[in-house]
Amino acid sequence: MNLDVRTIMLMWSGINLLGAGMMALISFHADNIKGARQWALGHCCMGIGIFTSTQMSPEWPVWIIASVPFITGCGFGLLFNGIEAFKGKTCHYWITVWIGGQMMLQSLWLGMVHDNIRMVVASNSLLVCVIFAACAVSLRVKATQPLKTAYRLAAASFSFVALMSLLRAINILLKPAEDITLFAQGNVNPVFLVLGGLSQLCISLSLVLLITFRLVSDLREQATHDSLTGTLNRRSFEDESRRLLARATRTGDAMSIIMIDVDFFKHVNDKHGHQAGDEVLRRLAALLQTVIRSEDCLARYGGEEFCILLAGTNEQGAALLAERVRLLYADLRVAWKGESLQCTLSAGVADSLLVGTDLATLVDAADQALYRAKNAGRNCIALHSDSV
Ligand SMILES: Nc1nc2c(ncn2[C@@H]2O[C@H](COP(=O)(O)OP(=O)(O)OP(=O)(O)O)[C@@H](O)[C@H]2O)c(=O)[nH]1
Repeated sequence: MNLDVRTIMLMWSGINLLGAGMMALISFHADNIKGARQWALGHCCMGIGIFTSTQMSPEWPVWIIASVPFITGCGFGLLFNGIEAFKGKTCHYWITVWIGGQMMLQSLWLGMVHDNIRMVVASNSLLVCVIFAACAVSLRVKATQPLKTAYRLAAASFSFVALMSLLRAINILLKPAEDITLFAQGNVNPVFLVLGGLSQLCISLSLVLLITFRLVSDLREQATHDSLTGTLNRRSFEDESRRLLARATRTGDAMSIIMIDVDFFKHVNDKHGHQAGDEVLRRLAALLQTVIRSEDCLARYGGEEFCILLAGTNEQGAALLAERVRLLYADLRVAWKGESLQCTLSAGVADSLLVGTDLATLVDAADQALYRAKNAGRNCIALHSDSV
């Protein structure tokens, strides 16, 4: 390929600096997304390092010559740290310093002490191969769409750069030593560098995609879920329930609703504080999550009121589940600032085969049953059919 290696590396440096600018802008505005800052700094270090290496001359002071591979290596390490941070893990910054230090030492030792450029280029290429392969492995994350696509794309781009670096190292090791200089043209060297540079562009874009899709899924989560308990909020519960009830109307399956309300909850807030009340609600939501099936629908319906839509379950089945939840909750102790809080709940149950599949009517019927459970002294359940 008739392309100058130094020019390709300048392009590679430009791609990194543009990526750094993009990531810095994102991390400035979306500071809730972890990892963007490390990626911005990593791109910046790589951009500066690669640019400086194309301009380097043997007359430069040793400390500058040594700092170029160090900065470039730190840039690679920061990409890895960014992935760790993005996944919510602790960043191990010693990895970054180690990679920078390793790259600097092998460049100085092999280049300046032994004057062996072939080994400098080959060992640095192998190091890049290992780091980018580690990034690709770290990006093998189980995620839902569209994040899954972005993870795959980023992992594929990192893998491709790793492969190009490996092939470059092998190619250099197979060549006669006298043919190798830092910017040796060779037959295939520019090919590896062009493909590697394009993959670098893919890496930058897929990291931006990862951030964008994370923002989208966070927003979706916030719009559909209750922030305190993590259950569905009332609006998405109604959307999901209408869909399930429409299907039940066609199939003739039973659908039941349980309305659950914590007894004397105001008393918990008044005596122990609002945060204690929040913890009581979180623990109830966690308990409810463990007893329902994946096809059921659980939501925080209002303040201390939860609602469960049970698919393919009639009133008797729902009553059994409600009673189980009541007993479990009565036994639950919530540890709070050295005290042990204990609450009870009341529940009302209604069945679509008896009430109909209109959501508002079904919720209203379960609410009336709940009201009767409260009037019956609380810590009990009531069935809508008992009042008919
Ligand atoms: N801690 C906390 N309290 C809440 C939240 N939402 C609503 N509440 C409180 O829940 C309490 C509900 O009180 P009430 O409607 O009188 O019900 P209760 O005290 O449970 O009495 P019964 O339902 O009749 O047994 C009120 O004090 C609300 O301020 C919340 O997110 N966190």
